[in-house]
Amino acid sequence: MGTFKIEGGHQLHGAITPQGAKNEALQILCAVLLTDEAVTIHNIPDIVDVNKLILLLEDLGVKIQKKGKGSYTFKADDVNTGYLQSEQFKKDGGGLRGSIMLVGPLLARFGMGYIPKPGGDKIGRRRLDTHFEGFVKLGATFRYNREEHFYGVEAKELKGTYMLLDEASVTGTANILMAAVLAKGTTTIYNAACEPYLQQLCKMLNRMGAKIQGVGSNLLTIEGVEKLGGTEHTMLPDMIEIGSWIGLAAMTRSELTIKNVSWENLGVIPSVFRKLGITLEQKGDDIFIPKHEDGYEIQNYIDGSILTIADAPWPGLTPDLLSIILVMATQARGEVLIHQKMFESRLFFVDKLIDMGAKIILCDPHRATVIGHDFKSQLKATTMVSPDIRAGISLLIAALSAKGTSTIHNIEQIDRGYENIEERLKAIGAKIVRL
Ligand SMILES: CC(=O)N[C@H]1[C@@H](OP(=O)(O)OP(=O)(O)OC[C@H]2O[C@@H](n3ccc(=O)[nH]c3=O)[C@H](O)[C@@H]2O)O[C@H](CO)[C@@H](O)[C@@H]1O
Ligand SMILES: C=C(OP(=O)(O)O)C(=O)O
Repeated sequence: MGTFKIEGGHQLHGAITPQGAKNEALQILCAVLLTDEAVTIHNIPDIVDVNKLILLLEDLGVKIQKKGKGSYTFKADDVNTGYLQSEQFKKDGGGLRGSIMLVGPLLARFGMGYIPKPGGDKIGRRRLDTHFEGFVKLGATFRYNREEHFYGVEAKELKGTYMLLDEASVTGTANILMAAVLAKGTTTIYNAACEPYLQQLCKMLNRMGAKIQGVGSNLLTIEGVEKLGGTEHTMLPDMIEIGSWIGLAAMTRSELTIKNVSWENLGVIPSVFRKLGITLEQKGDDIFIPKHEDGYEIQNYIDGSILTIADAPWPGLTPDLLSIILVMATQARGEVLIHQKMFESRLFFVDKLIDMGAKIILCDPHRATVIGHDFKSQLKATTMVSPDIRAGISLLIAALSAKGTSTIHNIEQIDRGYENIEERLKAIGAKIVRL
């Protein structure tokens, strides 16, 4: 179990550049299986989950060439589908949540897709029904081995159809979409998720020869094509990292520039932070956050009632930023209700923040009320274990703002999604060591 030691209470200063988006990378990498031609991808983050997926592609026989930092060419012209039935795959295939999106492309191109129960954050129930219901609608047969937790779909031919997803699942939409692009006829996916991750995937698939309409909306129409070709693709900056660095700047009252954020793809994120009293200035494509010497004040609603920050499917606020927002609120002026609608085990990490002196009431597994200290009282350093990726980064931010030296164990959770984090934080003045 890896550990960070963090000496808190120091102001940071300078510029930080967000990595390529983790959740986009996981979709885009799976899409390379849809063609036997070369696909070159840039701005791939060097993080544990993405590297695990690249290894899985390699094990499947995909030829991979590193072109430079974050740039790789993939060629899936000799895929070894036998690997999917191997004990090795049953072990490694579930190492991350994103591997579930291997199924759609494999099904479309080779008539079969298998996957062990995928990993990812342990943040509550994370079902896969939407994915498999979609494949069955396209004509696949489905089987599930309950003992081995092994899922499988097979189809000689996929046929386009209309489907209304039971939930706007991000990975589910990507998975079904990647199957539908090679299906016969037209597929309509209603209640599709439409995060920038998915918009990027649609754009990439269209460049490969797919015919997808409705990109960016919750109604996708896909006219199946016989074959897809190669392309080149560049990942957007990671919006969750961007939100994390905003939270970091606020909590440590630091002046920070976040470089090349792709403002037009941030949706409501900037306005949510502004509601929490954070000043964000747009400078070209950078976000400039001035020092919040006088703290930051949470806005109330027009009628004076307490602000609620809740997640919602895109274009609502991504649930992946709520833990970070919660931590930030512990030092705000005012109160806020954080409502994590989606995952039922994601707020339990607040216990640690309470130990550190934060004023939080966990109302139920989905809701926490935070009463900010307005920097009149500093959080106290402590020892903690990172339960999931976003709680991990939130605890790290809390530790960087706290008085004294904190220890965070199980930092592998943070490494799943944040590239070379301690070096990047050290470069802006953080006192952090990996033990
Ligand atoms: C590898 C990957 O891409 N993981 C992301 C993906 O997981 P993943 O694709 O596993 O999660 P799903 O999108 O399937 O989420 C399940 C359900 O929660 C609903 N829902 C979603 C967002 C929301 O704010 N409120 C809500 O209730 C969705 O509509 C869906 O019904 O999407 C999640 C939701 O954005 C993110 O937390 C994960 O980081
Ligand atoms: C929940 C997340 O990731 P995953 O779906 O990969 O577990 C996340 O990135 O916050």
